[in-house]
Amino acid sequence: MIKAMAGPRPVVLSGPSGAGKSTLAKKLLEEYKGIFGFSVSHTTRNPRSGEENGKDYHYVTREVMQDSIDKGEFIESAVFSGNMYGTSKASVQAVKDKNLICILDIDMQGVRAVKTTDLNPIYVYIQPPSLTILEKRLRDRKTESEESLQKRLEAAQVDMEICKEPGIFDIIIVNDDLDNAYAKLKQALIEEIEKVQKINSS
Ligand SMILES: Nc1nc2c(ncn2[C@@H]2O[C@H](COP(=O)(O)OP(=O)(O)O)[C@@H](O)[C@H]2O)c(=O)[nH]1
Ligand SMILES: Nc1ncnc2c1ncn2[C@@H]1O[C@H](COP(=O)(O)OP(=O)(O)O)[C@@H](O)[C@H]1O
Repeated sequence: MIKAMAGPRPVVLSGPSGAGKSTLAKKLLEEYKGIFGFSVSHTTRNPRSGEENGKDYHYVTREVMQDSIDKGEFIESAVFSGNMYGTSKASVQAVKDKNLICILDIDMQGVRAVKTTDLNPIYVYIQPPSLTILEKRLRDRKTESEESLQKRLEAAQVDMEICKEPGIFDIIIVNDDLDNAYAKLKQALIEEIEKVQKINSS
């Protein structure tokens, strides 16, 4: 019996808001064009300046999002800091169709939900050096209101405890120096990267 060839394993990036997940994901997508693809989530939060609909997120209303969830169009969805977020089946499929390594930037609820699926990703936790540094980075990013910032810091404290549970994450990367953290991330994904590079060159 001929088995369909399994595509590359996806990569889940999780960790507190402000830990550096999007920064690291962007570096991978930039350095490895044609190797990685981003799973564009849906969200009900407002776009930040510089964010693009369909690229960073699909920005939708609660009604539209709930309707899609009810129709079974999502792999997982969660409420984070008062907004809905979710990974649609179509978003992951679009990346898989191109034989790219799918990057999912999702919160801890998403991680738990993905664990019940057959996605079989590599689970990476991005850890800030400390809560104090996380707060500074979030403030310097200038994207959050004080209320939103406080909610994110509260969620961060919970996350940073949960991530210690054995078996949830394959690797925990402390994002102190960015270049260092990025090197560790690449190292963790090298097998999958080389798999795709081989397929592409054959
Ligand atoms: N479960 C789940 N979480 C998501 C999804 N998309 C984004 N998130 C998470 O939602 C949280 C907030 O994301 P965002 O509003 O972009 O803020 P940021 O992480 O501070 O840039 C982060 O922890 C993301 O990882 C998704 O599709 N599903
Ligand atoms: N290693 C680092 N050192 C200093 N600042 C960083 C580092 N990594 C990320 N940042 C900055 O911290 C902020 C949060 O990073 P971001 O990638 O938006 O986090 P996340 O996607 O996890 O919420 C951004 O302004 C980013 O430029």
